[in-house]
Amino acid sequence: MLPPRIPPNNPIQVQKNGMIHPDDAIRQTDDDASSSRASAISLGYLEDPFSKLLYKSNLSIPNSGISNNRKPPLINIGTHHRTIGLDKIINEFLNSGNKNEKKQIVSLGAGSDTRFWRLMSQSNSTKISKYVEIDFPHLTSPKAQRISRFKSLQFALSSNSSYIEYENENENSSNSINKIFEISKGGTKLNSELYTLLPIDLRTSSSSSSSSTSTKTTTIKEILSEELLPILNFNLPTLFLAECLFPYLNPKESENIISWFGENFNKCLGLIYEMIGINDSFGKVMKRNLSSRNLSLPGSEPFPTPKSQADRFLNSNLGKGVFTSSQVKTLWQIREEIIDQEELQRISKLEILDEIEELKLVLEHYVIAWGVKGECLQNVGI
Ligand SMILES: C[S@@+](CC[C@H](N)C(=O)[O-])C[C@H]1O[C@@H](n2cnc3c(N)ncnc32)[C@H](O)[C@@H]1O
Repeated sequence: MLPPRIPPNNPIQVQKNGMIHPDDAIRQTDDDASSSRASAISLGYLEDPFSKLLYKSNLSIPNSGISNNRKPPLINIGTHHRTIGLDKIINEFLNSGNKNEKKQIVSLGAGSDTRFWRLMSQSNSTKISKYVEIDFPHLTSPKAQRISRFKSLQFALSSNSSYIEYENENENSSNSINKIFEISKGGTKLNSELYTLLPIDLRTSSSSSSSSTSTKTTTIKEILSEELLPILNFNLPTLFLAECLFPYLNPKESENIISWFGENFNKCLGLIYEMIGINDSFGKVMKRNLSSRNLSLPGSEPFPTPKSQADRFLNSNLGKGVFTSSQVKTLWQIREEIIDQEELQRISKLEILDEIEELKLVLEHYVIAWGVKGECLQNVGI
């Protein structure tokens, strides 16, 4: 029997009237992130056995062995530095505090990200009591299908399983493994002991009340409380990751999300990765390229500098003491201060890079910013 067909990631939704959905351009950004990761992996910058299971490029030509995934060196190096920088902070979070203390992670706008599976194949995986991923249902649906199809992804869902790479991934999952997770909401939600995949639009949304024709506005804080509080423990250190998400939300929406996490968890680490400098000459080119794809970045305008990104955790609108300290590093600083010389030497041999000045310019336009509440991060090695 043929395995169930898995649609390409993030298929374009053509509506009944023939129009393309206005959110499609945003949803397609997952393809940018995942194809960059696939390129960096295929060239040896990163190791990640899970990427090929969770991401199937729309650009590959089926059965031809041809993949259009190779990105320019600047993008591959940026993807490497961003991954190493975020991994470093996330591992410090997992290793901080009491040895036996469990930790929770919520990845917002996770798309086809593989980080959960990479973390669960490492030694500190036992520290994770829950990992939640959130995205539009159009993205969670193919991800849930892939998880239910590939046994090499299911090891991470339960504390009783461990990682085995299966040779024949095309076989349907065995019944015994299937019992460790359940799929609901028309195939868009997946729930298991250690991992939950949730279909949520992270913007403020409205819904019609059942009793009348009036429309009730549901705030993003209400949605997060309803969906996350039943599955998370507010006493456990909790990290939220917004990797290339907030630029697509309006600033008030991202502020509400940051404040919700700070208000609800006693120990919280907020971690943001995104572009800065949207109005300088580099940023303007980027903005023009994106607008030709119908994409705008309403959430980037108010945060054009590294400091403005760090300060969003200390913004007085969040309320007093929601986050107590914050830091930020550009990807150039991550390269200079955090990544081992040996590793830089290794990747320098993978491709020829013409211009270090150009690399510096690009890397200075991306930052990792983090805000801390309570004791949940000891030392980022900086
Ligand atoms: C550039 S991708 C990044 C994916 C992933 N974080 C990574 O770095 O590999 C942005 C992701 O945010 C998601 N996203 C954007 N706006 C969203 C919203 N309002 N609600 C939920 N997800 C959203 C997109 O669907 C997409 O998967």
